Amino acid sequence: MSIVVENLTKQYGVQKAVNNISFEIKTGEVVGFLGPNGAGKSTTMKMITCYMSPSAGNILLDGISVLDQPEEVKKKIGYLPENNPLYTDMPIVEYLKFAAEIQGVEKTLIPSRIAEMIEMCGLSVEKHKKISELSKGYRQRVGIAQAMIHDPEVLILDEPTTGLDPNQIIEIRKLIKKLGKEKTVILSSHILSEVEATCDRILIINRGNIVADGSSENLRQQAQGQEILTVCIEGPKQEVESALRDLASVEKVSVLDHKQGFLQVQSKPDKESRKVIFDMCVAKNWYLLEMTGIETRLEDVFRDLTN
Ligand SMILES: Nc1ncnc2c1ncn2[C@@H]1O[C@H](COP(=O)(O)OP(=O)(O)OP(=O)(O)O)[C@@H](O)[C@H]1O
Repeated sequence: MSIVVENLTKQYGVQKAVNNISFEIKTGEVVGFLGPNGAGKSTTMKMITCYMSPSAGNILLDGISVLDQPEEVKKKIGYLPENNPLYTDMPIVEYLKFAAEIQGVEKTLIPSRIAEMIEMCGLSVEKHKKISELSKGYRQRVGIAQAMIHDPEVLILDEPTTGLDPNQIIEIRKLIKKLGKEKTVILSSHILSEVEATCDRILIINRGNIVADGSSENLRQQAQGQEILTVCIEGPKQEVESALRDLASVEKVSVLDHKQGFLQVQSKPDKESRKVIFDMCVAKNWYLLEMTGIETRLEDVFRDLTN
């Protein structure tokens, strides 16, 4: 199921929480909304799920508009809201039955849907318990199970791992990955490793605007601009340095560690130097002991874009 967001805006009083954003999500993509607190992630999700109406713009799910047919859209979406509101007095099975009825699941299918959700979300061991007796990680699983009970094509998860311990985070990530094989998934987080671990594509949102869109690899590359390499070549030091400087693709050579012979080589914009450095060493009969690229960290990209 594709999602098309067209010039979406949400205004709270004078504040534009979401500012004229447009993007498309294809069937089967797992997309992460990444942004600092207050960026507009939850507001965007609430508009996609028809929980809130846009001030301007439109959202289409396989061509169905949230403005014209919100009830149709809701049937196709499963939603885990930010604070995962659950009826804590209810036992898990009762709660899932209630969620299924609300979502209009056909009565005869409800028991089998509940059984499937309990199995899929790893709730079997705890299924006899009341929600109030569950750990936070298991409550989150119940939240995901209720979001999936009507077998929606799109799953929207607002900060699904917030407040969980590291083991629970890994479990929930595994579950999201599993669900992502069949569904279109959008999840939000302000934690970079979170979206990197689970999503094929990342939309970075800042102050209501989309400031970057791509895979983590793409975003790194876009930010990288110029290739920077660390090299260590066994050969006459001065000669090695000046030979590197003479390479057409090289902009700058600096000494990192004189004793060990580590140098930093910065290529000119859009140029690559790895192969020519290798060829140079072969031609000069020098040993290339090390050559590694300096990875732009996604944290740096995120900080640059949202600061
Ligand atoms: N109901 C509301 N009324 C007024 N302002 C609101 C309302 N909901 C959100 N906002 C404001 O809109 C902006 C975006 O909020 P939103 O909750 O969408 O951000 P977010 O990216 O989900 O943040 P967080 O990561 O902290 O959950 C914030 O400045 C917030 O204070």
